[in-house]
Amino acid sequence: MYRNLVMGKIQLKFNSRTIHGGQAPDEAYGAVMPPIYQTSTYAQSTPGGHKGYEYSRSANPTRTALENSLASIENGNYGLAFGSGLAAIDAVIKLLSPGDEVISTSDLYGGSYRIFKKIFEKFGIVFHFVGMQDTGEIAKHISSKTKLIWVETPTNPMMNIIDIMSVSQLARKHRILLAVDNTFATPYLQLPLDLGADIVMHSATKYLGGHSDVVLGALVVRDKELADQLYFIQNASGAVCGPMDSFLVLRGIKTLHVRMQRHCENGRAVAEYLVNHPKIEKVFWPGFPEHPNHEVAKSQMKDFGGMISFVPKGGNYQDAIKIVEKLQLFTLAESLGGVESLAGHPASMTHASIPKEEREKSGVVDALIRLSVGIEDKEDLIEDLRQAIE
Ligand SMILES: C=C(NCc1c(COP(=O)(O)O)cnc(C)c1O)C(=O)O
Repeated sequence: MYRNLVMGKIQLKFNSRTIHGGQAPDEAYGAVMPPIYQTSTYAQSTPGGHKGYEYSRSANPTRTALENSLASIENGNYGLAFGSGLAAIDAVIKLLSPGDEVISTSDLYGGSYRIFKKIFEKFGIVFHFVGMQDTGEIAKHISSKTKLIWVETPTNPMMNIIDIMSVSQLARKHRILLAVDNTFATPYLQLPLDLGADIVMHSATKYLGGHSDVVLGALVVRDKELADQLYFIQNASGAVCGPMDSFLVLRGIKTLHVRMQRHCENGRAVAEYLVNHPKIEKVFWPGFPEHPNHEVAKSQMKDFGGMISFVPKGGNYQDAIKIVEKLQLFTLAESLGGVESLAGHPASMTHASIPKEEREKSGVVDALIRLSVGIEDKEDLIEDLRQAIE
C-alpha cells in the first residue's frame, strides 16, 4: 500500500515520496538509484524457476521501481507504465467492449480525441464529447451503456476546470468508471484518487519526466481487480516502456515538487503580465478569480500550474503565428511540462487532428497560443513575451 509509505517509523509526505516512494537501495549492491536493467529476459533454474522476472514486456525491475513510485506519488496502490501517454489511454479503453459508451470532456488533447474517434470508434466504442465544467451536462449523456467518464482537468488547451469530486459522485451513483488525465496538474497540485477517481493517467512525457527527454505514459489505480485487468492488458498488448525511459522518469519525479513550485510561480507572473497587456484579448489560466471554475480549482488544486493559453486582441491565425515566430526564449514546439518554456499553436499543432468546427466549439480558435511556462528567470520570460507581442 503506497499511500501510507513509511520509512522506518516515518509516514512520508508528498515531497519525500517523490524521492523515496516505491524505491529502496538495490539488494545486490546497495545502489541508491534503481539500476537500469537493460535486459529482455532472465535466467531460470528450471521452467518457472525465476526470481520474479521472466521477460521484460511482462515486468522489468526498473519499470517496477517506476510503477511503485507512480503509485506512491498519486496516493494509489498500483502503478503501470507504458511507452507513451496515448498507450496508457489505449490500455484504459481496452477495458471496454463494443457497444460501450464513453463520456469525454470536449476540450482535450488532440491525440486523445484522435485515438477515441479514429481508432476505437472502429471497434464499436461510442464517444460523447461534453463540456464538463457543469457536472449536470455529463448527467444528461449517461445511459445504461455508459461505462467510462474521461476527464482532463485543467483541460488541454483551454484550461477548463472540471470538478473531480462532483463527477466521481455521479460516476459512482451510476457504477461508471472515472478516469482523470492528471498531466497538466500533476499529483503535486491535484490528487484525483483522493477525490474519487478510479484511474489516474499521465503523459509522463510532460511534468513527471520534466526535462523533455522521454516519452512515457502512466496509470495509477487503487482497486486490485482493476489493476489486474490493466496489468493483463499491459502485458497482452505490450505497449510498455523500456528500462532506460523508466529510469529517466524515476529521476524526473525526484524533483517534481521543486520544479512545480517554480512552474507555478512563473506561471502566475506570466499570466498576470498577459492579462494586463493592452494587446491581449483573453488569457485562460485557472488562477484568476474571474476564471469560470476558479473556486473549483481552489478546492481541488494546491496551486494553478504553469500552463496558460491566450488570444491576441483582434487576433487571427497570422497574428498568432507572428508572435510565436518572434519568441526567442520560449521554444516553438509540441509538448509541455519541461524545464524549458515552450510555446505552441494548438490549431495547427497539438489539436490539428480535431476538425476545425469541432475544436472551435471549445474555444480552440486559430489565434490561440498555448504556453508551457518553464523554470527560467521569470523576468526573462516576460521580456521575451514583451518583445514578441509589441
Ligand atoms: C504532446 C502533447 N500532449 C500529450 C498529451 C497526452 C499524450 O501523451 P503522449 O506521451 O504524447 O502520448 C495525453 N494527455 C495530455 C493532457 C497530453 O497533453 C501536447 O499537448 O503538446
